[in-house]
Amino acid sequence: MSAPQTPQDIAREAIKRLAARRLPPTPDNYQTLYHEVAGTRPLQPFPLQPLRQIAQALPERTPAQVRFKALFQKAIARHSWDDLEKVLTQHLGAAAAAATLAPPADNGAVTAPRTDEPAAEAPTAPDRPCPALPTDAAVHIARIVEFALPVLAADDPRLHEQGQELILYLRLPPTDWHLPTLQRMLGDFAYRLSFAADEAAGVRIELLALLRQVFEHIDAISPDNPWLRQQMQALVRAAEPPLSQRRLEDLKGRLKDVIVKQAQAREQTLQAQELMRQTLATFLERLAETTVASTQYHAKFEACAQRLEHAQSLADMAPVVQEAIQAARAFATDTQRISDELTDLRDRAQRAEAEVQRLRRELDQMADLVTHDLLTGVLNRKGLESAIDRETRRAARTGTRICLALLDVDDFKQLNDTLGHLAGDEALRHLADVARRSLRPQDTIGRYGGEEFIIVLPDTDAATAAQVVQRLQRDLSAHLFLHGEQQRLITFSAGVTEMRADEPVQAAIARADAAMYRAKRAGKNRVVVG
Ligand SMILES: Nc1nc2c(ncn2[C@@H]2O[C@H](COP(=O)(O)OP(=O)(O)OP(=O)(O)O)[C@@H](O)[C@H]2O)c(=O)[nH]1
Repeated sequence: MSAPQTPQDIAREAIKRLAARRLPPTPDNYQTLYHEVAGTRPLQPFPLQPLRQIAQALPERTPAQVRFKALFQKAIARHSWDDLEKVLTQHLGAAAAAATLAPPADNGAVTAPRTDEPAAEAPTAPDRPCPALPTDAAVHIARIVEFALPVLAADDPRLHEQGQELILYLRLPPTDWHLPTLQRMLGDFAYRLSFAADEAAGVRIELLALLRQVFEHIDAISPDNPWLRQQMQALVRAAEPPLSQRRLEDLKGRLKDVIVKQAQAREQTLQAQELMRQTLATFLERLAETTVASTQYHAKFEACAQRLEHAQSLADMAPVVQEAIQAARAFATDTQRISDELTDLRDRAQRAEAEVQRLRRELDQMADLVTHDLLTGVLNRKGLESAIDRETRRAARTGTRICLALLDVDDFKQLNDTLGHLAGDEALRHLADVARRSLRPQDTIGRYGGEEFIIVLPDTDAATAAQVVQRLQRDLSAHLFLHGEQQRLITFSAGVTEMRADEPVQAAIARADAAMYRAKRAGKNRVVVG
């Protein structure tokens, strides 16, 4: 028989041999026979159980030991010999380095590695000056620890305490330093700090995820409110990591918009509903009354007419006529009453309508609080004003430059005329979307009006600002605006200017505007620094 070639042949032959040798059909027996048939070497199974037992037995008395044990367990869980090798060599390397740094014991023998020992078991040899750490480095380390504490140790008193001790130690005169002690303190602090940093990063990610979930849910439950849906989708996008203070400020502004608009929509709906309910109810009531009354009077007049038909004399007719006149009077009075009530109802409806109008005007004023443009989702003029104000104050505080770029879409009128106003709106949205993706996280874009946008570029000189805007132009060329089947290149001309200290914002905008016009005159689709 020829040697089995395919994996199926090998498997079949392995099973035959299992049966022939009357071996129990366990995975191990099958695997051994498979390799025997194939002529391959059986892979050594990863000794999970014994390694887990070793991991269990590892000590956890010191932070370094805890960390080593965790990494060891992680490598086992991954079935990775490479990771195990790395963990062991790193750990043993660190221990050896600590052993060489540790001062000799009284009997002159080299002490055992100390990095794994708890603080209380630190070397007991007399302190000696620490020659290895330059004073400058110590100053910087102390400052780093000082900056890290409020951020990462706010919820961890032990970390805070360790940090303070470390700062105090680092600020001692260098002659008082003892390298192993300092190393131990730094190691302990770094170890605990790593947990605090992991925790803080985890909290941020979880919070953002939570926020996104809230936005997604609001989005899902407002299918009949396109504006709110649009805002919620923008919020979901804005809540994507990475998080920065600017992103949070943007989120806050957008949320405020949503809250204002929501209140607006709710109030107006409630008012309109109430008015409609009242009017409809009273109208139906009155309609029923008129119908009943006219039916009653109709029967009465019918009866009078019949009696008149059968009357033999004038004397017989007189009371019937009298009765008919009374009925007619009563009908007229009833009709008048109903008519008065309907007039009253109309007056009330007019008053309610006026109230709704007043409310709408009031809410329109409230809408001035809105900071984002409804069409494009970027900041509106008001939002831009506060963003520029915030960034100029930040620039003054940090002594950095700040640039403004004013963008005006080229030949927009022609685009509107050829594709229609709605397509023009879509084109503006497209530009805002591309800009959001193209700009740096610290840059802010807002719609200044019509087809004009302003970009605020903090901590940027004019040349760099021009490069940022030119990159946006390239990105727009790479992402053509799609209208149905048609692709259109949207271009803009831009003026860039650096804000001068203490100048009014309008002066900088006017300069950017003048530069933008120079760009238009020079042939459009270009950036001019002014
Ligand atoms: N679709 C749409 N059009 C707008 C909006 N705001 C302003 N426009 C139009 O934008 C056009 C701007 O036209 P112009 O100021 O003549 O400028 P242009 O055609 O872009 O020409 P250049 O600036 O010289 O390149 C006007 O027709 C406005 O009606 C908007 O929100 N949506």
